[in-house]
Amino acid sequence: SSSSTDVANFTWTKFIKNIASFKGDLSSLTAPPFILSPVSLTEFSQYWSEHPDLLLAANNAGAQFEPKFDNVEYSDELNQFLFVVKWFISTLKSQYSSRNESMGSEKKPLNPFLGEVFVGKWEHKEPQGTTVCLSEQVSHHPPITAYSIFNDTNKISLQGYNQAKPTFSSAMLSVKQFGHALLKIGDFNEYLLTLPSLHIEGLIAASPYVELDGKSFIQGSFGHFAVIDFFGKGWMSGKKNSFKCKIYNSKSDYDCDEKPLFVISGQWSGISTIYTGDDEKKKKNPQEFYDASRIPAEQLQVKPIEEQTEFESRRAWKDVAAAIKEGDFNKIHQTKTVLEEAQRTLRKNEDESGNSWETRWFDLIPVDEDNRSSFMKLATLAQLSLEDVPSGTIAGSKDEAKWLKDDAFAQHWRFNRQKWDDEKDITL
Ligand SMILES: CCC(=O)OC[C@H](C)CC[C@H]1O[C@H]2C[C@H]3[C@@H]4CC=C5C[C@@H](O)CC[C@]5(C)[C@H]4CC[C@]3(C)[C@H]2[C@@H]1C
Repeated sequence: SSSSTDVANFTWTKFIKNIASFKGDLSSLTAPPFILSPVSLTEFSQYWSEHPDLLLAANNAGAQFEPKFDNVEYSDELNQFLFVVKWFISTLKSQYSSRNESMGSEKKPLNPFLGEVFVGKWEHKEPQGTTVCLSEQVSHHPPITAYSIFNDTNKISLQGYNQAKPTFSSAMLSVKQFGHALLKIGDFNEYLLTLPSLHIEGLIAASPYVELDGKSFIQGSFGHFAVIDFFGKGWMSGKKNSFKCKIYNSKSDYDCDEKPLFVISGQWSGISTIYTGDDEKKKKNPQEFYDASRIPAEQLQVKPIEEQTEFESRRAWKDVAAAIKEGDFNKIHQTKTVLEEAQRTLRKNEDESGNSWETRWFDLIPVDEDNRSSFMKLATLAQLSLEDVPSGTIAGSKDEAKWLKDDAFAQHWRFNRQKWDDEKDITL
């Protein structure tokens, strides 16, 4: 008699075969229950701040970044840039490996409905106040999640949006990310962070995990520029989740192949070391930069489901999540259908009454009217495309041309703080 693992393997192999040939929208594909996650993509915004202390550390003026190297001239801005790079590296394990830790493998997240929101907070010891996380599904076709994470006491705010575009070729699932993150520290300092591309390893073995590839850029408003190269097993270092980050005074120093101020390398899911550009060749005097497994991620606080509105993710998906946890295929299908039918009715009523869905806390703004952010200034400093192309695409490159549609004009999702301040229904 076939054991349950044989059945699972059979269904999995069949599933992999039909995603390999599947050309449509992956989220419409019914995957076997064991690969389904009970968590919706709107919850992924919290992964930007599961080490909130490192996010807040970027704004405690006067703190000297450790380790400190004698042969480096530290300006306050360079010092802050190092804190920002460390915070960014600390987000990656939560973003890209947390499901492997909590559920044994990467899973297929629930596909949020339009207007789905996820909110929570991290309470800190005095005087560091509270860090708020707001996440909203601002588009369903294509799926786009916008987020805002801010701490008014510490005067730090992160906003951004994400659209993941999976493509399948020769049994490899690769994902391009659209969107970017904008970090504002105090009243002046701003940073643009672009998103890496990724692919899914371990699909055939039915224990998938995310491996990052490509590059991420961090452009600071004082000019400092970081380029982070991601690579996995089988590449130079042979270890999975590897990266090399080079920090420069400016993008032009990077372009002219100047010596970097710092080189950071290792695993974003493990240990990384930092040394100065002078020591890069001899790898002399490496100091520990970050150890991703030393301090556990700090879960944000989410109010109980009974206090949530029907727009809030964990309440809206409660029955589907329970069916997924039971592994009950029919119940998953039936509870999902209830939610999808309700959404279809909403959309139909909107079409008939002629008023389309209003996003709650975010506005879609044409790039040339975007005076709420320094995106254009920072993207120009980093010579990155302003268009709606994969995150971090170089302006004017053939990659940009490949993704530009003729009628394209760049629009980006921006947080509207006034709309949150005026919010009546959703509470933290
Ligand atoms: C549809 C094919 C299928 O179900 O295969 C199941 C496998 C688990 C692989 C497909 C799914 O893998 C998931 C990984 C998800 C990304 C993980 C992290 C992030 C970072 C976050 O900041 C934004 C979202 C993003 C990019 C997730 C997007 C969706 C991904 C690729 C899921 C795949 C459907």
